[in-house]
Amino acid sequence: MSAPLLVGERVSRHFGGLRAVDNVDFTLHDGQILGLIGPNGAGKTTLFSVAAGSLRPTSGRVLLAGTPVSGRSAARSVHLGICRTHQIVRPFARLTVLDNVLVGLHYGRPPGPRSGLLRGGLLRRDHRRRDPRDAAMEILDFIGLADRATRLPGELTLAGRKRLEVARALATGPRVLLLDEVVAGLNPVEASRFVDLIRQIRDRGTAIIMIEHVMHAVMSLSDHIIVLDHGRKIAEGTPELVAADPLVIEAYLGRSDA
Ligand SMILES: Nc1ncnc2c1ncn2[C@@H]1O[C@H](COP(=O)(O)OP(=O)(O)OP(=O)(O)O)[C@@H](O)[C@H]1O
Repeated sequence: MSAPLLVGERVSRHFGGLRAVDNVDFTLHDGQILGLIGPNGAGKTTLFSVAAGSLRPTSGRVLLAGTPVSGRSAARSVHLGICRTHQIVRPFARLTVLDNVLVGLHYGRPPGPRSGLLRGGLLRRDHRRRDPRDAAMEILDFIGLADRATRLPGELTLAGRKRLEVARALATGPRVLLLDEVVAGLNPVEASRFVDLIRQIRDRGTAIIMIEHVMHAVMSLSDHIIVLDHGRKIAEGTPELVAADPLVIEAYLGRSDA
């Protein structure tokens, strides 16, 4: 297998006495989807924030293609090629859908041959030499929002706002996309379309880590799953292996003798 793309080495993040993330290792390879699951309060979002550069680890580090990325800033991580979405979507409410994507293009990773979008063929030409609006429209077309380009985010459905959140992140040209509960809250038809979309993003060259409470989505998409509970990694492996692990079942359902 190729050299790992993103590696977490003994990552811990404490809040006072609370070990929100406790000594967690993880590895993401190019072309992979890594699922991050666990009960409420397990530490998933905290680990995401450390990986995205917005939260400094108490100890340990995160490396992107061998370069340490943790503990600096989210803006630096975006420039290096890690971008996250948020569980509560955060578009610029007064900008159109198109302008929201343009912001991502403007502040994102400088385009180059290793950019996920470029490698995957979504932005076929170097968008520095193109009208950025064409590049933004190409992303909106891919994400399924081209016909909403001139609308405001508030006019979109929840599924539309979640697509916009992903479009904004994709516009930054990430090598690693961190998806925080993008399927949760969608109806079954929308959820199944979103699963297809996530698979297409991966197939076009962007590796993904996803936090997801919708089990069928994370189980069908992930190549590898990590399970957190009380900040610690309690299991990892293929979806089948993890789903059958007694520790995982206990973490979700409580002890059978309780
Ligand atoms: N900024 C903070 N200050 C203090 N405690 C925090 C902070 N952020 C998270 N925590 C605590 O850290 C623990 C892990 O929280 P985190 O949000 O990472 O869990 P999670 O697995 O993402 O949960 P959920 O599935 O409910 O979103 C929780 O006990 C939470 O209350």
